Amino acid sequence: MEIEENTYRLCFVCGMDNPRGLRVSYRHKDGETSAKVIIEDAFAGYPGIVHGGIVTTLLDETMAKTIEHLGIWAVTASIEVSFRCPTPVNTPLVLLGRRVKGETRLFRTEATLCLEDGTVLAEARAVFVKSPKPIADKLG
Ligand SMILES: CCCCCCCCCC(=O)SCCNC(=O)CCNC(=O)[C@H](O)C(C)(C)COP(=O)(O)OP(=O)(O)OC[C@H]1O[C@@H](n2cnc3c(N)ncnc32)[C@H](O)[C@@H]1OP(=O)(O)O
Repeated sequence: MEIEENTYRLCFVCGMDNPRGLRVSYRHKDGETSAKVIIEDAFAGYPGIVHGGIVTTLLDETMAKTIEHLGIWAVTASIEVSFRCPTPVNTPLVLLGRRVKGETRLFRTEATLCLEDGTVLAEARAVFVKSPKPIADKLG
């Protein structure tokens, strides 16, 4: 079954009301989180290549969404990113996230950014820590 996600409408990545944001729409299916995205050249670092900070942001968000979909509000405590290939601007990309391991407070996740043909552009691993305060209360 495919389920639509929760969102914070001003989130830089997923907020549909953020005029400066990336407006990524996520889906959750069979324990995985996914999204399709095209990053325009306003987010390049080197010519034609998406800035690594933006790639990291996309991977971070994808993992956060994976955790959030479980009803757990958590923040990124640590993140490690491997940039395998330059990420092209103005090109369809695929984000995939999954929870690797979760205990009561710490959650380990992984995410990948690929081309539509499956070529891996970047991979991330992160540790999320459950928020002591209910983040959801602050969402508009
Ligand atoms: C619907 C809308 C969805 C929108 C999604 C948006 C997603 C955005 C995702 C993000 O980018 S969140 C923003 C970036 N992250 C932060 O701002 C987090 C800032 N850091 C903190 O708030 C605190 O440092 C943190 C909550 C992560 C930990 O503070 P604590 O005071 O709870 O730490 P504590 O020392 O008690 O450690 C608790 C556990 O976490 C572990 N831990 C803490 N920092 C860690 C770290 N950096 N790496 C790995 N583990 C860590 C620590 O070892 C320990 O494990 P154990 O319980 O097993 O002992």
